[in-house]
Amino acid sequence: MQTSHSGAFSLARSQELFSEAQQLLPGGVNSPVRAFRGVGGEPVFIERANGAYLHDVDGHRYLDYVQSWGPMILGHTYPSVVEAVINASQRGFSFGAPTEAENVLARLVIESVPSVEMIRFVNSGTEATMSALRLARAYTGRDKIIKFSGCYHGHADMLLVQAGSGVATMGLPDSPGVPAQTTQNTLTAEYNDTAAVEQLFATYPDDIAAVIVEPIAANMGLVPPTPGFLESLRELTERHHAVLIFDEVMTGFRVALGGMQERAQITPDLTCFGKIIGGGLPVGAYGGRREIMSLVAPLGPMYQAGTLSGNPLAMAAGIATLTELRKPGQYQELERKGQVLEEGFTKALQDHHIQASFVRIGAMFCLYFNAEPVVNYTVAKHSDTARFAQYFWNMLEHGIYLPPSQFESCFISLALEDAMLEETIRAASTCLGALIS
Ligand SMILES: N[C@H](C=O)CCC(=O)O
Repeated sequence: MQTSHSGAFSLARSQELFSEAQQLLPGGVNSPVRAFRGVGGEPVFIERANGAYLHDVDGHRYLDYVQSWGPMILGHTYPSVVEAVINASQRGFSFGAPTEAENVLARLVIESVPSVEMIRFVNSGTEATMSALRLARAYTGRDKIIKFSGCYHGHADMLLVQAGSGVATMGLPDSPGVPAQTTQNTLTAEYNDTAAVEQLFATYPDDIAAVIVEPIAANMGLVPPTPGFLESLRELTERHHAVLIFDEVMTGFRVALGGMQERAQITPDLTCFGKIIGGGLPVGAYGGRREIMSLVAPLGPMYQAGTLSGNPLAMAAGIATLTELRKPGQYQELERKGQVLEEGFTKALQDHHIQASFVRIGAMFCLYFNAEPVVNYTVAKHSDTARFAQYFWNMLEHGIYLPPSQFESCFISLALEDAMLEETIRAASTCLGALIS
């Protein structure tokens, strides 16, 4: 239990609810990162949210930089999204049959992300990556895959190998319960290490079905690809007839309308989506080249299904969200907000002589308490998580809600007004200045 709360800042009701939750839910939560283990404390229970703010059950209001781990790019309860979901819910929650809304959302994604010629909606990012890998294996007739240490692609067995996010936060090597046979075809390389990937292809020239990568690694903090890294993955996969999968569950519609592939000008074969395309409702998707997607059942033999896939409420929220994001100037505005925060945090770090680095790409950022530039998981793991925890709790008391782990990314929403950004920078300066070394 963390101890840095001042007397005035009480989380008594959250603590009460967490005690009860621990009797009912493993660890008191339905996803490990919510338990605040990464900052040595107990979670804040949320009552409601609107715009840039979260409101907890003890009456505190926070500027939200978690945004439900990414989806809420417009801010919470955005009017056109709420209206779309209400309207859809009045027509029925789920039919297990096709709807026009699936065509509309599919078209919005396909028009925004040129590498996607066909798409299949599922219910989560985990389902998206799992299915994309099955498809890549079906397409190539090969079994092995390459993933990168510290990247997290959901919790499917074969991908819980040197995974980031909650696995990194809890310091787990991997997960018990995953049979060794399930991961024997999962090869790993260090992020940003082209030579390691070349070596794997040299060792298994005809066996690698796919390389799956977060084009910006956002589950070990925030690690941008070094220049040439993504290009080398494209070149190597092409040369070895393997499938290149971009996991854009976080970066899709976040760092540009066309995701990181638009920024990097790289065309993957398959892309995984989630988060923003569901506007805060459970959704995922995988899509890509028509030739590969044509293998998906019932068009082809690669089986993948889902009772709630393409759920009408999720489709409605996604359509309303993407419609807003496609309006001119939205990504420029996110970039401007990001720049304001970057300048403010950088100055605060300099003013207080703190050894930390502020990393940002578009509307994603991370403050690493690390003396070295973080380029991969090995370096990320050297970050000072105790300092991060102090900073986290101080920021919380100052009304700023950050991801409760050094190994997660912060998200900027369009709902953050200039005065709120200034408030965040003031809080950061105070909290960084108060850090005890
Ligand atoms: N980094 C994870 C997904 O994006 C955090 C969310 C979770 O695991 O619940």
